[in-house]
Amino acid sequence: MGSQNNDPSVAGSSQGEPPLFCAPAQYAIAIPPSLLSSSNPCHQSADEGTCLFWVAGLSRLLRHLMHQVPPAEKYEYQAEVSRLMDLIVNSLYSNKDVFLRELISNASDALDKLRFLSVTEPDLLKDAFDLDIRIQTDKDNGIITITDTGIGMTRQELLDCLGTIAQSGTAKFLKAMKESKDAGAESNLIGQFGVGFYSAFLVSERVEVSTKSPKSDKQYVWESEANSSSYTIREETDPSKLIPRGTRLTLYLKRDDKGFAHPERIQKLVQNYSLFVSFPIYTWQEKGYTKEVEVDEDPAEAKKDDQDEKTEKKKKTKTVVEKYWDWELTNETQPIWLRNPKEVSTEEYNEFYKKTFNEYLEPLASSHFTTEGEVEFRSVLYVPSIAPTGKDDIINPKTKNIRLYVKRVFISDDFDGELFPRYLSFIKGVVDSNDLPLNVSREILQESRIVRIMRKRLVRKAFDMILGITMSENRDDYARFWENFGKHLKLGCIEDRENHKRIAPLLRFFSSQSEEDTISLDEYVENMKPDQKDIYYIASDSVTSAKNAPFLEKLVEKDVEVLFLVDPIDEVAIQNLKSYKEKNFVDISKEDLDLGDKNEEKDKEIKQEFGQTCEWIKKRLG
Ligand SMILES: Nc1ncnc2c1ncn2[C@@H]1O[C@H](COP(=O)(O)OP(=O)(O)OP(=O)(O)O)[C@@H](O)[C@H]1O
Repeated sequence: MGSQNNDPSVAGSSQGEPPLFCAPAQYAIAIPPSLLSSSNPCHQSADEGTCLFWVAGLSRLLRHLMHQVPPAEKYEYQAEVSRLMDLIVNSLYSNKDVFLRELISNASDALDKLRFLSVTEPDLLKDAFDLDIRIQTDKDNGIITITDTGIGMTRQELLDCLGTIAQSGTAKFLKAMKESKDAGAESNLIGQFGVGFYSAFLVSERVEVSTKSPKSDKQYVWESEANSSSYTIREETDPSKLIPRGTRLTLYLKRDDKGFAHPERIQKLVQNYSLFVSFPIYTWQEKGYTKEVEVDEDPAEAKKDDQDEKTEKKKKTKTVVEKYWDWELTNETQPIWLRNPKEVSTEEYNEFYKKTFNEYLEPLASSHFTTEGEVEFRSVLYVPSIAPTGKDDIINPKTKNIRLYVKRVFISDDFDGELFPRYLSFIKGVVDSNDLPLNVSREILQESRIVRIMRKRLVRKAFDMILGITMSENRDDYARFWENFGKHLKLGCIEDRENHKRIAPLLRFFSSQSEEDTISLDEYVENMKPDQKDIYYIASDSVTSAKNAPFLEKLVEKDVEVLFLVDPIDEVAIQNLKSYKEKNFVDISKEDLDLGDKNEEKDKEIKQEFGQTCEWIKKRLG
């Protein structure tokens, strides 16, 4: 920042005092040296405060006169941004609350980015050590300010981020809105994508973003109005508004939305939508404490008291409440995975899931565990209740479903491929390790023995969690799981030989004796005939065509159950499993199928031969 003083405590104007060095250094020369010299009469005689106020005012005037305040530059929004803003404002008006969640989430991302970069560049923290989010409200004027000490934005980043739509959640939202024909789908879409920064215009007529990146010497202000096709960017030159690092958003609320600027309302919204944000969120709240004050007594009353009691006179007091304003911590700063599982309710796990992964449906199951010993880590895993839409998801391991933390520092959500096999990529969760280095990279993860152990344990826990769903009181839960993620498990049969024993009991198939509901392999084995050695199956493209397969008749006659493999991946999966509980899988369409009939015929032949031999002996013996 050169010689410019950025410390707001020095600027001091928030208390209504004129700042001591209110002009940035480049303007200081505009003040005649005589005014600042010790011979200046102000310094010698006048009250110092008045003098400084005068100097500050003069410097501002001079700046103005000399046209040194950098002008605001005007830019047009990219066409998609204007469209998106229209869409947001017009379709989400009944769900305006989300604006705060979105802006807090951006602030939290900015803090995450800074914390991550500071691992290798600790100097980034030097301007402000506290990583937090502060929300202040001015209910009389309908203004909300949200300040974070995150990574901030340079001038170029302001242009790139708040005027164009990059490949962000916002872009995905726009696409989904376009595709959505369902009139009520918008509120669900918000849950899925988040609508980001532009949701500020749901409640604001004007938005100001003042931001300072550690990469830049200067602080910049982005400003725009609702329904405008343009925005401006200028340099922040008001010393009272300088921040050491990060971003301050000022929302000038629309007339009908000024109610959002009530401190209690903001507090409720934070607790409702952003309780589990991993940085402290402070809100500016009115507080009170009680104190005893002396009261002036009524003289008549005092005289009476004097007569009644000859004892020593005590002064009367009353209790009053003294009001003051202060920051109040409003969210839960202890990450859920560090808490004792016995003390976390299912509702809290579900809330954490919805907030962290932008989901609107509750998960089907969750698992919270800590592993100790050789490798230490904590994790909360979830099975979502629906599969992501999109055809490629089954083969796409890059789902950003696993958030990796090292010693509570968020590292990345890009490493799910390293922590889970791709067929389990639908599992969501957080993993926090104490044993990995903070600057962990993909290469380190791929070669790390610790990660290999973590991966094994995570997979095991994921299977335990899925097994838990099969035991759920609600039978529909597993049916729902199977419908959404059955394919993934079948892929596991092909790709993960080591876990066949865990996958196989979770598989489900239709059969010749269960055409409506799927059965498990355990149910099949229980239903096997006493002399049946193998598990029979037939592959077909539907239950109907499997039922009519020519080979089936013989087995149906004998009341032997046959699995119907009706999904193209089924047969390959079964062939990879080879057997279940020491019973081989046998395809009934194969020519050499031995149903045990061959033995029966042989038995008959032997009996016949034996009978004939007996006859012959009888005859010979007479
Ligand atoms: N408080 C902030 N500090 C630093 N950068 C920010 C802040 N708020 C927004 N940004 C920048 O502006 C970009 C656009 O924000 P926006 O909320 O529209 O999309 P997003 O955060 O990328 O996606 P989404 O909010 O849907 O996850 C962000 O990616 C980020 O680079």
